[in-house]
Amino acid sequence: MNYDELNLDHFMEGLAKRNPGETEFHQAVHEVAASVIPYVRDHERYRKSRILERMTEPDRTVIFRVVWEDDEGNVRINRGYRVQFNNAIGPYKGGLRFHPSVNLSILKFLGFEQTFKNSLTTLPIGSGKGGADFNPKGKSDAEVMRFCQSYMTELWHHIGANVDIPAGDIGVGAREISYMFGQYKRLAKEFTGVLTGKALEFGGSLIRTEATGYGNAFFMQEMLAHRGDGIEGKTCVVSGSGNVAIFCAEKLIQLGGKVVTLSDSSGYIHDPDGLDMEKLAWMKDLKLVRRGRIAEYAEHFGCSFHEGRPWAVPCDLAFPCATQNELEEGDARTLVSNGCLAVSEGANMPTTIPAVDVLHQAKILYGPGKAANAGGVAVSGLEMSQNSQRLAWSAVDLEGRLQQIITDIHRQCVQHGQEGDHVNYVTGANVAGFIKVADAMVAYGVI
Ligand SMILES: NC(=O)C1=CN([C@@H]2O[C@H](COP(=O)(O)OP(=O)(O)OC[C@H]3O[C@@H](n4cnc5c(N)ncnc54)[C@H](OP(=O)(O)O)[C@@H]3O)[C@@H](O)[C@H]2O)C=CC1
Ligand SMILES: O=C(O)CCC(=O)C(=O)O
Repeated sequence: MNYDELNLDHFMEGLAKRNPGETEFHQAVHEVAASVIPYVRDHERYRKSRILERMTEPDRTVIFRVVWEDDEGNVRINRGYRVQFNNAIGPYKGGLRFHPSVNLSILKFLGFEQTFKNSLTTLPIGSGKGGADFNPKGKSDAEVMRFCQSYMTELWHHIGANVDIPAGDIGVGAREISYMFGQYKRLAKEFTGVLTGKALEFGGSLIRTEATGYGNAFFMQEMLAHRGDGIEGKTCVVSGSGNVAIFCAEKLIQLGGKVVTLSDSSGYIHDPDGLDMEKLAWMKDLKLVRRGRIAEYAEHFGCSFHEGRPWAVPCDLAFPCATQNELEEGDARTLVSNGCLAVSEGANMPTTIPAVDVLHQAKILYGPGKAANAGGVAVSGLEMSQNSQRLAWSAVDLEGRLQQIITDIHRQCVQHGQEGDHVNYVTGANVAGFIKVADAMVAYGVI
């Protein structure tokens, strides 16, 4: 290939050939390459050293067998992964996902996105992602514990406080992190900040649980403020009812928004009066403690439950906070025709490429996940700093730092994404995230 003729079609053809069938990974790379290639073409040092090609190849991928015993004594087998994507600007950092849909394509898309997200946080953290095709739903605590211990029995060889620091993602919350941290500590015979999202009793950080959702609400606030608007009085549609969705809803309510939906994989509740803190506390108990189904909220509070996704509910602001590709082209058209002003992604890649095109054409504010949900990993970075210092910072201090980081991310997006009177946050986030990692890779030479 002639490096001077780098173009999107050739680039994607090569990527698809090297990574056959990895559709989610192709999608994530396509979105980045479309906005970064024009920038790379203008900068010979990136073009000549083939930085974008190097960035789309993980440093390494570990795939392993995870064997455990269920409560009936049956031997169960799952597949575990860790994709160490890029450590140019810091140790590998990114969550673990336990979900039956987990495969290499999904983890590579997530690890790749993490490269740009972690760079945007302004903190020294590289990128990784991992997990397993294990389904925690319906499993007893003892089964989850045995699975986590078995998973960590292999993973611990590959991670370390200065090497690779995993955290939570779908299906991995405080319970799973605790089981994994306990097993790491036992195997490594050391107490270090090797995971983030830990409980406060053993090195966790205040605000980490809330950080992704709060950060997403703050990012929406930044986008609206840039247009002289705010969240107060706006009707908000939120999907998901896990860690990200619940704390996004909490911050939206605190900022004066009216949150009328939440969802899970069975459907969504529509509460036209809006959730208040009391209803949200009930929802937290249902979804995060009792691990129940969301329809129970509708029964309890006398509102409606519907199968499917919530995007047809009229709203001013939309927050996809469940999973990838949950907002498709038709949904985007519905949001536009209902007068939606802005979309801010708590989930990773929840909006398909055709849906993003619809939002851009309508000039709706659109905050991509790698910018809008970076608050979670940012506070994970702050958890690492506290662990290194052997100190614990206050909630007020941490929330202030989180807000400042989100403001900085928004500023970087505007700096690189301004197009006439509109900010293209996709271009802004991709180019700004790319530059820092690319400069580090160029500085290291050909490695
Ligand atoms: N946790 C974090 O700090 C961060 C998370 N993210 C991203 O945010 C998103 C949500 O993560 P998180 O809240 O932590 O995960 P949780 O496991 O806490 O919650 C996931 C939520 O999404 C729903 N969901 C999962 N898969 C599907 C599906 N295929 N279709 C419909 N609904 C689904 C779940 O429903 P059900 O209960 O029925 O399974 C649940 O309500 C993910 O995209 C994750 O990558 C991004 C940055 C950081
Ligand atoms: O906190 C972390 O390290 C990871 C968060 C994460 O997985 C993500 O940003 O998608």
